[in-house]
Amino acid sequence: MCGIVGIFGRSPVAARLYDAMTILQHRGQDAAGMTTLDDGRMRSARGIGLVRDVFGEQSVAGLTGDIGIGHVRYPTAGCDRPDETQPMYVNSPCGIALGHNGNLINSDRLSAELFAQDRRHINTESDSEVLLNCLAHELAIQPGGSPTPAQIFAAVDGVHRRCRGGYAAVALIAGVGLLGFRDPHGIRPAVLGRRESDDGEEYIIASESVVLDILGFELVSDLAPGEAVLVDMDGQLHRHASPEARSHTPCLFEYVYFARPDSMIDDLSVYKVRLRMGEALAEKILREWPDHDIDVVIPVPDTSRTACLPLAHMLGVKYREGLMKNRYIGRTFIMPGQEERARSVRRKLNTIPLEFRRKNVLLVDDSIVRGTTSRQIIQMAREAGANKVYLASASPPVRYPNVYGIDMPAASELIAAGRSEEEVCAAIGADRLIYQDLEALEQAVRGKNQKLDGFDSSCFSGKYVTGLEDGYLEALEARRSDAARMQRRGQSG
Ligand SMILES: O=P(O)(O)OC[C@H]1O[C@H](OP(=O)(O)OP(=O)(O)O)[C@H](O)[C@@H]1O
Ligand SMILES: NC(=O)CC[C@H](N)C(=O)O
Ligand SMILES: [Mg+2]
Repeated sequence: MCGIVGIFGRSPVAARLYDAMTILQHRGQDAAGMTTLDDGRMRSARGIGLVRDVFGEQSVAGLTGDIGIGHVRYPTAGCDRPDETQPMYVNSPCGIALGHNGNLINSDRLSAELFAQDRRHINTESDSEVLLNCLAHELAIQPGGSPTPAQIFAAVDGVHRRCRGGYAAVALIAGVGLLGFRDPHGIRPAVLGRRESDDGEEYIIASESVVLDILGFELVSDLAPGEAVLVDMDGQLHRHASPEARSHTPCLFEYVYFARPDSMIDDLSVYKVRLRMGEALAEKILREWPDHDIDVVIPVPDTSRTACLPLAHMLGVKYREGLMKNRYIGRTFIMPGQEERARSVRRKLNTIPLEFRRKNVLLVDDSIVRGTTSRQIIQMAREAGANKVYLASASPPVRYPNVYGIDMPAASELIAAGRSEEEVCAAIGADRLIYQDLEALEQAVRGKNQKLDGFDSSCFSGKYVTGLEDGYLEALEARRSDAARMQRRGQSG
């Protein structure tokens, strides 16, 4: 899940883009990049690592201009080489830099088509390069010179017709302005914000509203499914509702894990959603296990803490922070290889033994994906002297790959794939395991919101809102499983 941001400012934007990218760091820890536009020239800096590692004072100072875009990357396609970092750039039909969050499911076919029909050369395996070239081609076929807002929007509609998958994108177009657009199902999030400065209105497009709060922008709205917004070089805002829009089905996993709790996505507070997830899980425990013997409820930091609090309260059991997190270790789930993920859990989390000793402990996590975290913390709880160790997950079993921007490409790596709940319980070594039901999760996320058509729940349900070609998942697994990646790495020396 990457993070994207674009700012149309009335003063230099690089420092603000830098701040925005650090605010979005939880969405991608592998690479970061920024492109600004100054007097018709694009200036760009990109690199591997966290925002603070990639950018120093000097590199930020070199990115001059009042308009720019930024990206933090968590790869879901291609590899983690520097040439696949974003924003990516093309110079025809005009200078375009693009930052993309999501994943295309037809990028192989499109890449071949772009080469054979449209004479565009795709240089990497990144689907984002395909998205960028598709946009460039759709712009190139618009008649006349510098494109009008209507032509830009026609080009985005063309992108929607050709690209399948999840995508929220920001693009900087030389001589035109700042463009943002969201896929026809609104799978990946994007918000628009505005701010009044002494020199006129400024605009921002970002993955999460928390960026707007911190940078002092007011939230105008989410981008609707398929919607495109353009801030032209004069600072005029243009919005376009696309005829290509489909059902509005945002990604459930954003609410479960990815997004920051202080963000709003599609009019829903992620924080409130997580509180409701905890309540729903408590209801299930009380319903199915009324005579439970839980002595203490402990969240697995960080993400599950919000859901854990109301859960403990409703069970009438003490909430204790028995696991401490090293704040300098990033999110383990989005780390690139299984070895690093497994090593990092132990480095990241440590027990406070007095909260475990001789107690029946209920550990609460937001999700169990590969089982890397749960296996280790259950073991740690036992070593800390726990009597019984139970685990509750605020989301249902993750049994299917994600293809829209979350790097879980191989069913064989998911601990719940092909396993019953009892088998997962045994595999992670818990004394009892309680999963949230999918219906309860969807209800908790939706709350009173009547506007959404549903959710992309594919990793829980195996239903993909865009549909998938036969053989897609098998090919994805063969290409992107940990084993396949290790083998490639070995071959490349
Ligand atoms: O079953 P797994 O494959 O281990 O994945 C699930 C775990 O990974 C995530 O935590 P992460 O450490 O990434 O981030 P957090 O600190 O935000 O909870 C998530 O919150 C679960 O704890
Ligand atoms: N997680 C994402 O949004 C990834 C974006 C894009 N597919 C990449 O791999 O760079
Ligand atoms: Mg976690």
